[in-house]
Amino acid sequence: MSILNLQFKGDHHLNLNTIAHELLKTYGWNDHWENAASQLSEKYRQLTPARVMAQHSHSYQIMTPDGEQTAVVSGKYEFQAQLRSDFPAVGDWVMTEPMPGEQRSIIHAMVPRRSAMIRRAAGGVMDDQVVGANMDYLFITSALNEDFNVRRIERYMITAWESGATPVILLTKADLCDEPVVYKNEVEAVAPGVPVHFVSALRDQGKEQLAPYMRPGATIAVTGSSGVGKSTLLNWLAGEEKQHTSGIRESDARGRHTTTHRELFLLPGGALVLDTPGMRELQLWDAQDGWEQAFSDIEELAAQCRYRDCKHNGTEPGCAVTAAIAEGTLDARRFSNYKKTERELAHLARKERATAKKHSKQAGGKSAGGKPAVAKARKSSRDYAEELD
Ligand SMILES: Nc1nc2c(ncn2[C@@H]2O[C@H](COP(=O)(O)OP(=O)(O)OP(=O)(O)O)[C@@H](O)[C@H]2O)c(=O)[nH]1
Ligand SMILES: [Zn+2]
Repeated sequence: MSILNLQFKGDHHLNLNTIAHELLKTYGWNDHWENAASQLSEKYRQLTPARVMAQHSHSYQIMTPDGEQTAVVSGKYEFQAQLRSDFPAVGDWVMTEPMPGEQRSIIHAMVPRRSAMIRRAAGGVMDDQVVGANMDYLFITSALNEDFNVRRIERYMITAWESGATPVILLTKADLCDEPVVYKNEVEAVAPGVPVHFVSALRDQGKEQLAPYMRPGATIAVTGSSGVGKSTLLNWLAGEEKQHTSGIRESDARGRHTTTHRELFLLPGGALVLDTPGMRELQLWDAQDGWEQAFSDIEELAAQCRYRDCKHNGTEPGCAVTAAIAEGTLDARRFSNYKKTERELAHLARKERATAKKHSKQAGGKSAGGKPAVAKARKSSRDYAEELD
């Protein structure tokens, strides 16, 4: 074990102003995480915090106060994990124990996530996969060319709201478009309150608008369809050719150069980019996936509530949803995401009805069509809109 290790093991959680913590801070450690870690049970909060940099099939790459290490979860962790999503994912903060004399650590606990991008598995909640955790911002990219599709942006929005990360819409390849403002208006209509920015990596335009999100220690993820320019955008933001497929050269705590596979990158300006394959190919709200499908577990529970118009707010008698949360079979956070999505959809539905009304006045009552999944989700959200009106 190194001197550094001895020195920091045990007291780092008491003293934030150590060199060790500077390294963790670089990777996003802050008061929130300090506080969250301090609320873990006694045996876990004593341990060394670290951030998951990459996930392999049987191990993790983590950033510890002492530099980068390989890690595995403890036998107890593995035994207690019930869902695939209970295991650490890229971006997670974990509490670890260094193995004496080795560049390896054991992960004993996970600090509760602030946000998580989840890929719903066909097999149900057991197999749901976390493709990225603890992102502060999700950049939703769409190119300003013939691929532009506002419905797709809308589906990404639902995904973003569900994740807990703050969505930011980037309209890429702005150089290919003569009238970007038209598109911006269209996007703003389906994403109320969400910032929309034009960027052109090719012309080096729009970078300054992204500065507020790219602050040191902030974690961003980029999603969007294939070919919208995500890699180009990341290289542009990094200001250099980022070799993220082959790993990057970076000094570890001992000044050595290491080349490792990374899925969480530090940009020269201090922001972190979370770039995993799952994040890139996020297509949760395409065709066959609908809102009810994503939350089918909750829909099924709701169908068992005593009252058909049950709001599941914890006070109604015979509420199956409240009971499931109390029993622990339904995650309270998942339910709150459901409510959030429901509100967002209700908002979209109200907007759509207002637009439809306007259109029907103009064009004699023909409503605009949508892809099946969106139409389906809308149908249920319309009911909620009715309730809320
Ligand atoms: N005109 C124009 N073309 C761009 C711009 N940014 C990227 N492109 C081009 O768009 C194509 C796709 O860019 P990528 O960065 O590979 O797209 P991607 O989203 O990473 O694609 P995947 O790797 O499939 O997810 C390339 O030919 C880029 O040169 C831009 O700002 N303007
Ligand atoms: Zn209920």
